[in-house]
Amino acid sequence: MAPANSLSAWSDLQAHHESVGKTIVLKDAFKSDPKRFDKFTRKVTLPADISSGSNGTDIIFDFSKNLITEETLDKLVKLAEEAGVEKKRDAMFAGEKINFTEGRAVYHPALRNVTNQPMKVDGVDVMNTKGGVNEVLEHMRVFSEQVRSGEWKGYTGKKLTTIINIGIGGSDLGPVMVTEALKHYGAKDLTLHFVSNIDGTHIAEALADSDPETTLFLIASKTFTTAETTTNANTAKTWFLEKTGGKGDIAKHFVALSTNESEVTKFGIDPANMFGFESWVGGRYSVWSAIGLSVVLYVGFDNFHKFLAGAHAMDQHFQKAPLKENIPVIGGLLSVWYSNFYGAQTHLVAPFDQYLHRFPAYLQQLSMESNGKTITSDGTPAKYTTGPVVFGEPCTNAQHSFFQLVHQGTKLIPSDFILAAKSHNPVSNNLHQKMLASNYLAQAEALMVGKTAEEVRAEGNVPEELVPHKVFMGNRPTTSILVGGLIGPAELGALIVYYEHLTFTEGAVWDINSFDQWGVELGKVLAKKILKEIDEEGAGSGHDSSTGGLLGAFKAYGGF
Ligand SMILES: O=P(O)(O)OC[C@H]1O[C@H](O)[C@H](O)[C@@H](O)[C@@H]1O
Repeated sequence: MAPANSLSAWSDLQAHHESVGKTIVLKDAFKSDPKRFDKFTRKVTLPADISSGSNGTDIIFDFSKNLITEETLDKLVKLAEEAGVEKKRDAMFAGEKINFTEGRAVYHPALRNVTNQPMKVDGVDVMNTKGGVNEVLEHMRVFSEQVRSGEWKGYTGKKLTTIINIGIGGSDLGPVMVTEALKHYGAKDLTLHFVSNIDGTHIAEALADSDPETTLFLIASKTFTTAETTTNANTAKTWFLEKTGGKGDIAKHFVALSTNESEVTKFGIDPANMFGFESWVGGRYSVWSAIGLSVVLYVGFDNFHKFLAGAHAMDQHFQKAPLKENIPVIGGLLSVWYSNFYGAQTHLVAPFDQYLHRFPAYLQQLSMESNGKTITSDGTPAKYTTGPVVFGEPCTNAQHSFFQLVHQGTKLIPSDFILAAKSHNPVSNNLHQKMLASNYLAQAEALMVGKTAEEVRAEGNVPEELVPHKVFMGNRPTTSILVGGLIGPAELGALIVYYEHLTFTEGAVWDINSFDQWGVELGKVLAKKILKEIDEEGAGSGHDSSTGGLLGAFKAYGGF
């Protein structure tokens, strides 16, 4: 594919940005077009049998508070066409090796293919082959039901009531985020810990809270070679064997979620207690795979299945909807519009939902590990900016911390606000929910309409020298996502997949490989070398004076 800036739609958008984009005033656009909301709002509906609402759940994506006209959207769609977004999407769903730097298919949609469409990689039916998607799912169902019912017992015959998932990156962020998001559905008699950091505090605190007789360890690692995970897993194993005086049965207390059977076996886990998946599942897309076992244990298999089904519904929308109606495509194109034509460097995602408090952290890996790339498909550097810095926190908290900059700072920060119409906790007769919703609506409105100097003065009693400080420029774009009911497993699945395919669309336009992550390697290699040097005499070799100086100081102060 060609670099994005060589496409004719790109130059067309540049001209369009000069003539229209730069001058669009959103509040005026709403005044002059009463149908603007309808024109730029898109909806998916999750069917009743999977959704949390008895009549199905609508999820509304209101793109109308973005700096676009109908012409802009047409031109962005043209860009997607010229960049081959549909072709690339179809290649992904056909199991082609679109992860071209690793020679792999990108096939995580198969993991949530609950309608059993034929899906093949290298001619192999990945759904029904031995060890394939359906077989692993069935293993997850049986195992989770045994653990949840107490039929699966620890080495002294007790029910397992503590689950410690040891994993990092995609083997941690998805399970953490989803179990938090679906806490309402979680088994109340289960305690979950997620240990990811190599900082010994993380595993030590989890173990301090746990009883070896009732603890189940899930060692979650696609490669089973990640230093943090293998080190934490070994520490857990040593703790378990010490605490049980060597009587503890690893087979009853340790399972592996991985693609690497030989490393799993070397660690001492019986392959019968391994839940596998394939190399075509990228780490950041793996919560749908065996890596999601902690989710299944916590919320139960039926809920996990709904989670997959909600994701599948969004996959189908992405596959079938024409580009102009295609919700993740529009989201991705807007990101391109702001990044490449307005110079925006960031993207804020603020869920107005406490259960979604880890959603922005999850999206950081999804987006930034996928599209934090410079090199395009022909091996040359992109001459345009690529993946934005994604950040966020739940609201209303974020409003009381960094929203100052979003409202009055010098940077353009395209923002997504997410709200569910219904709360799982309608306490105080829904007072909290109404206040939450009023903030969700008010923030997007305030960012758009702003406040002029005249309006500040009209409030009265404002000293003239304070007027400029109280002005809000407004015209700051937001996308409002409204879940027309509760956020249950299916709704959550659909929301995640919206962002997955938004990220896909961005990468497809930018002509980069969204599916490798070479950028995490260099630091890993250097850390290995330095780890050795900590145990050797001196302050290492071949380092710059800063690294060498700090290494020496660390050894001296730390007594190493
Ligand atoms: O699941 P693992 O093989 O242990 O990998 C865990 C994580 O570490 C790596 O460094 C990658 O950057 C991530 O994409 C991956 O999710």
